[in-house]
Amino acid sequence: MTTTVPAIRISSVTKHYGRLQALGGVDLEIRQGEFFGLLGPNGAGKTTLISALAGLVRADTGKLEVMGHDVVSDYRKARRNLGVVPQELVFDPFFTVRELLRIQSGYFGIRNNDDWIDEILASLDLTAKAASNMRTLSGGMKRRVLVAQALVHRPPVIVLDEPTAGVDVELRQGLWQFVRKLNRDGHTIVLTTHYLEEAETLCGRIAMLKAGKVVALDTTQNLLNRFATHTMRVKVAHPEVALVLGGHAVEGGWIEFPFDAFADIEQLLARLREGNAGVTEMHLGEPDLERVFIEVMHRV
Ligand SMILES: Nc1ncnc2c1ncn2[C@@H]1O[C@H](COP(=O)(O)OP(=O)(O)OP(=O)(O)O)[C@@H](O)[C@H]1O
Repeated sequence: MTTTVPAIRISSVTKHYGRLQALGGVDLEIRQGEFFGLLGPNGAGKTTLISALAGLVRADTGKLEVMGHDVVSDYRKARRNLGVVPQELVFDPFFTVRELLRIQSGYFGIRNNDDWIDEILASLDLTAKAASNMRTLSGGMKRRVLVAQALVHRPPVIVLDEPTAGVDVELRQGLWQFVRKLNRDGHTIVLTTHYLEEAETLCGRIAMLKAGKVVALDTTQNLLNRFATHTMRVKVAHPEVALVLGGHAVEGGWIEFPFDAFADIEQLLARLREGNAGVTEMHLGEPDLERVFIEVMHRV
């Protein structure tokens, strides 16, 4: 059996800003080729963890590795293997898009990178803007340039910190198509986002952070199965009957019943019939990641 190094290995990482504990002992291993989601409420420590991986902040204790390279003692190789799309749009406004990408290539000692730069620009629908000054681009275009910048050195591991914040729907779809293709081509993708629907469709595995600690870590499917309950919603002629049976009123005149197993629905419907509730409409709801997230954050 061959063992491959994990794309990312994070062991017992802590980080304080003054007295504030931003990371409280994080352990995480992300395999090569994964599409991994790092979720958490504002201030949970996601950006701090990404910054530590990129060598932008130094962890107090613990160890971080990218493709087997320690981010402190083997910084150059670790950084070379990592492409980070940061959350904040910070650019030198005087450069054109192409100049910026050439300069970024230079940071990694790569010359004559224009073929690859052209390919990235085309994939991100930025070809027409190659000669435009950064300051003339819209917010969404700037965000695409950030993605391009993270890819100039062809890193096997790509971390995107809320890449779709402030991006319109069409562009978001385009961006995800591109990131999915990168993943299919073998790149490891780590994504933080507050759009849980996106995380649910894209990520195979998810870690949830709360106050600097990993509070849930599993495949997306297992999280959906384990934490979230299904729901049955009914509209009835006699709501009082449904309410007595444990339903609760939700928007639109629906009464909602949570249930764990589908066998429970039969019983529930039988009891509604016995009580002459008069069901006029019914709707079954699948568990979604937003419910899981809320449940996890409240439980721990
Ligand atoms: N440079 C800094 N100096 C002081 N405190 C900081 C600094 N950077 C982050 N923090 C604090 O560390 C904690 C974790 O912040 P971090 O930005 O990592 O969270 P996050 O999960 O990325 O949040 P968001 O979803 O809002 O981006 C927060 O309480 C934040 O205020």
